[in-house]
Amino acid sequence: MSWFERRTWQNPGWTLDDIVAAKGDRTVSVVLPALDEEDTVAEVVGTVRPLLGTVVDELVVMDSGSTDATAELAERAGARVVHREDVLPELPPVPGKGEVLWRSLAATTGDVVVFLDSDLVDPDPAFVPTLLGPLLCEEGVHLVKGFYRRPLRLESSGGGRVTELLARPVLSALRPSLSGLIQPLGGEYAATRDFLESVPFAAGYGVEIGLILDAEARYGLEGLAQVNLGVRKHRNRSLLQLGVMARQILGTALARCGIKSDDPAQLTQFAQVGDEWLPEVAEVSVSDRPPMREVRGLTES
Ligand SMILES: O=c1ccn([C@@H]2O[C@H](COP(=O)(O)OP(=O)(O)O)[C@@H](O)[C@H]2O)c(=O)[nH]1
Ligand SMILES: O=C(O)[C@@H](COP(=O)(O)O)O[C@H]1O[C@H](CO)[C@@H](O)[C@H](O)[C@H]1O
Repeated sequence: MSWFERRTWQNPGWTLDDIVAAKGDRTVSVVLPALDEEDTVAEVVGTVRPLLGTVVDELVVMDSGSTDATAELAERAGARVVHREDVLPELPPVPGKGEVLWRSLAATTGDVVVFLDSDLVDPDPAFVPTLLGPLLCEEGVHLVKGFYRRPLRLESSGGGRVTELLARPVLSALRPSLSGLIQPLGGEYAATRDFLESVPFAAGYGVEIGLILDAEARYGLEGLAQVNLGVRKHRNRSLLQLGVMARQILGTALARCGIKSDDPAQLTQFAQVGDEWLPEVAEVSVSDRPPMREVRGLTES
């Protein structure tokens, strides 16, 4: 039987009672990274809040420098809001999704951590218990990725553009053993704290590909699992924004595979101004934050 057959749940059936029973005395933190997500964060929080006290022990929205009403709406919906500058204050924050996921490790205590994006549209309350299933009910699992149909704007599929155009080809070239992951970049995943605190976090959008590469390097493929979450709709960014994201993902993938590349990277994109096409050069950081275990050791000494 292949890894795909052993570690893929196409029709997960864990009930909340199953999860609570399997959880035992282990604790679960749910973390939502949020940058200017006032339109959607409250609904995502609302799908997790009913699980507090049973499946979930803490629900945190990590504010990533929002300038809108994200923090206020998240708190009103029932989450504890942590501003990135308020955790590890001795380390000035850098921009990026991975930065706040990394800092969340210092702001939470759960033995298991579940990450959900805050820009989800119509999120399913089953996301969290389903992601926890393999971690709590199976042996040797340290990272569980969600997979789903991914609508793109008004189309019923077509989402996951960086996944299909960059992540899958890069994994095929550099780490084909991970080719069985259906959504390697998905923002809905769960992992053990032991794993998360032992590896670096790419501070930008490379965080997801960095974590799957590090999980396989540390535990082998058996340490990873994936669960069907049905459908995942979210705010879809522009192609140019995804170009910058893709460059961060590529930089992290190359680094984890021992291939050096510029940091920061220079990415030239083009915009039409009148009848001309002019270059716009962006400086793209591909840096990592060190394993939290090392940082804790430093800050607590
Ligand atoms: O600097 C950042 C960039 C993104 N995010 C959050 O990370 C999640 C995924 O980001 P985004 O939606 O930009 O990525 P996409 O899903 O479009 O690939 C969302 O909850 C964002 O609010 C964040 O907290 N800080
Ligand atoms: O999967 C993808 O290709 C990108 C873009 O998705 P869409 O084309 O906007 O549906 O979205 C993911 O990538 C990011 C980088 O890993 C993650 O941080 C996001 O959570 C995830 O949505």
